[in-house]
Amino acid sequence: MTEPLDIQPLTKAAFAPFGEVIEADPATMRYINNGTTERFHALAAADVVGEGGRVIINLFRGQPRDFPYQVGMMERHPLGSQSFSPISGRPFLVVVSMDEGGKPGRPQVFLARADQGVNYGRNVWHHPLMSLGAVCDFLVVDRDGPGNNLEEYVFDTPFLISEPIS
Ligand SMILES: NC(=O)N[C@@H](O)C(=O)O
Ligand code: NI
Repeated sequence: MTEPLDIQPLTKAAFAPFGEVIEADPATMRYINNGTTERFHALAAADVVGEGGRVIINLFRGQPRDFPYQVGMMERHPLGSQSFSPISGRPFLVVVSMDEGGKPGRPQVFLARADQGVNYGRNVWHHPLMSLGAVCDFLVVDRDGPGNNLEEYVFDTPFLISEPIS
């Protein structure tokens, strides 16, 4: 029996245990370029460890997920953080779990607006990219380099996400 998961709006406070929300937070804004540009400063930081690791910037083109969707697995990157910033003008789903003795706990599902991104902290359990409604592009900042930077966990019983938006 798959357990249904609720979906909550993505907010900085709710997401804090998992990482940062990348959004135009007025508290971070400073004017630059002679007042012609608003800089929303240091919303998140890339965290890369391990010999030879480096921060890279990628483009992910995600196929839309079909719903209802079964969350059967989670993953994490022990050597680096990973951020996703949508650039196709659509919302997306963010699915994360607290670590419980080396395994992901019950997933929490957030609906990210089209103007919100996330930075998963290093070694934070998350589900791979979940685009909604159309093929969507994301700017992704994460780690390249030697070492195993992917740990996956398959749930004994999957969790269910019903239709996220009308
Ligand atoms: N595999 C890969 O680069 N992507 C995943 O890490 C993901 O979180 O989507
Ligand atoms: Ni990942």
